[in-house]
Amino acid sequence: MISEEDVNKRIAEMGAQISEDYAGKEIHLIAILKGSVFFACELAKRITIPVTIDFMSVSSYGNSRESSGIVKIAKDLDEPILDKEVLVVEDIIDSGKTLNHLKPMLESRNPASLHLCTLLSKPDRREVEVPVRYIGFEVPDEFVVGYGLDYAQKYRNLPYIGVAEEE
Ligand SMILES: O=P(O)(O)OC[C@H]1O[C@H](OP(=O)(O)OP(=O)(O)O)[C@H](O)[C@@H]1O
Ligand code: HPA
Repeated sequence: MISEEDVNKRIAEMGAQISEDYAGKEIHLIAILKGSVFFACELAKRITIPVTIDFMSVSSYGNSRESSGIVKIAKDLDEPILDKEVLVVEDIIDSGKTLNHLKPMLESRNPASLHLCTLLSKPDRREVEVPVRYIGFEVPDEFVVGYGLDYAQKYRNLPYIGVAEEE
């Protein structure tokens, strides 16, 4: 669906935009495991202001194609986010349930600011609205894999975004 070249080009643009928007500040990336790790690493390399990074593991999909709606926190952050400029990094926003749950929880820890950044957004699937500051690509309602996105844990390593065919 999206070539390796196009994904990398867009991530470079997002990194430049973020560096400009946060000029003179430090940014603290929170990557949501596991999917967003590939995107977060590439994005961090394209940001020219000081960057720190932490990880959190939240799962709602298990091994299926549908969100269970139950967001489970399997691993919390290592560091406090008090007074930090936080950017939560996701690989995809689908129903919006994961970030809808996560955002207020992180905001209650009083960061200086908290915004959301996602490589992909599937607007047709949205069930709850979440304000997203940076979106790489809007994609149609198909189950996508690659660049960190999995189907039953596979295909995360593809360097492009593809569509998982029905079995
Ligand atoms: O907007 P939503 O419908 O909530 O979907 C988005 C969430 O689903 C995926 O995570 P998943 O639970 O598949 O975990 P993974 O990143 O480990 O694959 C993705 O990384 C987001 O966290
Ligand atoms: O389209 C998708 N692909 C992989 N993981 C996902 N999690 C939500 N939507 C998707």
